[in-house]
Amino acid sequence: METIIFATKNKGKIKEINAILADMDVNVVSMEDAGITFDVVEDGNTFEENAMKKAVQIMEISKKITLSDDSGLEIDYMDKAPGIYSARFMGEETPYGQRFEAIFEKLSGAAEEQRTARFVSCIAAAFPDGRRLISYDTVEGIIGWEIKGKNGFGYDPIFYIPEKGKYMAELSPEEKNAISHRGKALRKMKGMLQKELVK
Ligand SMILES: O=P(O)(O)OP(=O)(O)OP(=O)(O)OC[C@H]1O[C@@H](n2cnc3c(O)ncnc32)[C@H](O)[C@@H]1O
Ligand SMILES: [Mg+2]
Repeated sequence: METIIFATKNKGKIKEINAILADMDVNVVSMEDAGITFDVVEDGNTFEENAMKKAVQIMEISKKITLSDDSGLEIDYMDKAPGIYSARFMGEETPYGQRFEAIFEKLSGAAEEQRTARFVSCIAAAFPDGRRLISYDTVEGIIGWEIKGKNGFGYDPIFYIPEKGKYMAELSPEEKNAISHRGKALRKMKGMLQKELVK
């Protein structure tokens, strides 16, 4: 069975990715489990550039097909910040609670229709033989007015999804994967990968 490395150090992503790829006929291994600790410098200007850089650099170390995810939260009222800088917004070590308060403060004058936001996920695949794949998807929502829910990770507790009447962090893992940026982008990638793996 083909081993595929997933180039991420984010435990929240790993859980979601394992669930989404569980039905694939491949052995998905995290970077940590593959013994790779290399830090990819995320200096691209887009989610696509950063995702491809992570996949290619870890593929070069592992010599195996490598997948990666570069993702983030775009808040329209903040000119799409934090965007590609979501992990580092206000500093990588800054607790999310502090980041939420700062975002609420920045949006304090924003009415509901001005609070639109989206999570973005870009999934890249790099094969040792040079093949490259990329997929991108989003989930739309609004920045809420309170911190709600215990599930998920990152900015999930302030991301309200009107269609669900819930914050992202209130969704079960299955519900989140069904609608999320990462769920959608990764299912597209799964389809593309399955075609490549039989070549
Ligand atoms: O680079 P890797 O090792 O994969 O892990 P990371 O956490 O640094 O990942 P990114 O560079 O892609 O930054 C994505 C950030 O965007 C946020 N984010 C992405 N997906 C999210 C989700 O599903 N729910 C909440 N926040 C999310 C969260 O702050 C992440 O740390
Ligand atoms: Mg990162």
